[in-house]
Amino acid sequence: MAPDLDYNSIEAFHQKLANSRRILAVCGAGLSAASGLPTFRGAGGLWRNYRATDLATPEAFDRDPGLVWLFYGYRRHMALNAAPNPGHDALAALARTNSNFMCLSQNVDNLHLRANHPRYQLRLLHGSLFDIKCTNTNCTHLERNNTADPFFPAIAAASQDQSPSEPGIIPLLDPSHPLPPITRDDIPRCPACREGLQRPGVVWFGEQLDAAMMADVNNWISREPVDIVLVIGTSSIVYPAAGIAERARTKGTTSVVTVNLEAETPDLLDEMSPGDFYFAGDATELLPRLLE
Ligand SMILES: CC(C)NC(=O)[C@H](Cc1c[nH]c2ccccc12)NC(=O)[C@H](CCCC/N=C(/NCCC(=O)O)S[C@H]1O[C@H](COP(=O)(O)OP(=O)(O)OC[C@H]2O[C@@H](n3cnc4c(N)ncnc43)[C@H](O)[C@@H]2O)[C@@H](O)[C@H]1O)NC(=O)OCc1ccccc1
Ligand SMILES: [Zn+2]
Repeated sequence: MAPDLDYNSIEAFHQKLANSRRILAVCGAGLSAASGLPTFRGAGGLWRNYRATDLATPEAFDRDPGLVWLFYGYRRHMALNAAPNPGHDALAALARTNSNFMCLSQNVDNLHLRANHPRYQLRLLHGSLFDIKCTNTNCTHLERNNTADPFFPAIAAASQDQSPSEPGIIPLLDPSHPLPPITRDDIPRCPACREGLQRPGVVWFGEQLDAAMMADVNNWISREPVDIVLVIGTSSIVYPAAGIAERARTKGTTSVVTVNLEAETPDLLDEMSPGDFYFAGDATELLPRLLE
């Protein structure tokens, strides 16, 4: 199928927006790119010489919890030193003016909440770097820690700005430099069960998303047709998040609106339907204009 001729017209989109009530957004790493946070597929998706997706697994944590904590300690440090951008602000403003707007995010960087996005109109599908949970699957202990950087002393190297000029800095991202040795005993035990190790409160590959949250999302999509689904700064490769827009379409959505830095290709246009939009560019610039 093919989209309408005005598939990239902001005026046409504003007309659609004016006649729409229920709006859903699905956000990815591209939304936080302008805040200085690397995307998963940007820069080859590598952290040091590891694929980020290889470190974001329970198996990797079992194998080397110190390495995985250095990876998450680094991302906590980066996120703590980043700030929400006008893209986050535009989504938060839409939520404050439209109670029928639900924002789903794959991002674990806490920038939506720091943009004062109303909590009840936000679902963090993959958890947060600032939630801490326990490796003991029978233990439900969950704590919020928005501040500690480093989260524990042994990963202090992850909390140093990686400017090579600084004396004594361990260039964490440079694989030619050995990492500081971190043993299991260096990692905090869970204060509740005293058995498990504390781990980042994110959803790793191979782990289920929160069932209650997904039921809530599916109910929100199914109970009444969603007029517009915004797909923002995501490569739509990771499931179940990547399947949400099409699921909404089967439930009556008439307009899927993609905002992505990558220009639309003929294949992409082929996959679009009449009523869909595609806006190629930086989400930070486009979202304030689209949602004004
Ligand atoms: C790789 C993929 C094929 N694998 C999966 O999807 C797997 C397995 C799977 C399940 N169902 C399937 C069906 C088919 C195939 C595979 C599966 N899914 C799971 O394991 C999920 C759990 C998935 C969650 C994993 N955790 C993350 N994050 C948290 C941790 C952490 O962050 O460390 S995923 C993580 O990667 C994803 C990265 O994607 P994006 O955010 O889109 O980022 P990316 O870099 O890829 O793209 C950025 C985009 O932005 C654009 N862009 C860049 N700059 C800008 C800019 N400035 N403006 C606008 N756009 C911009 C770029 O052009 C680009 O398009 C995000 O979801 C992010 O949260 N669990 C699960 O399904 O449990 C049950 C189960 C288990 C096993 C088997 C069956 C069922
Ligand atoms: Zn525990």
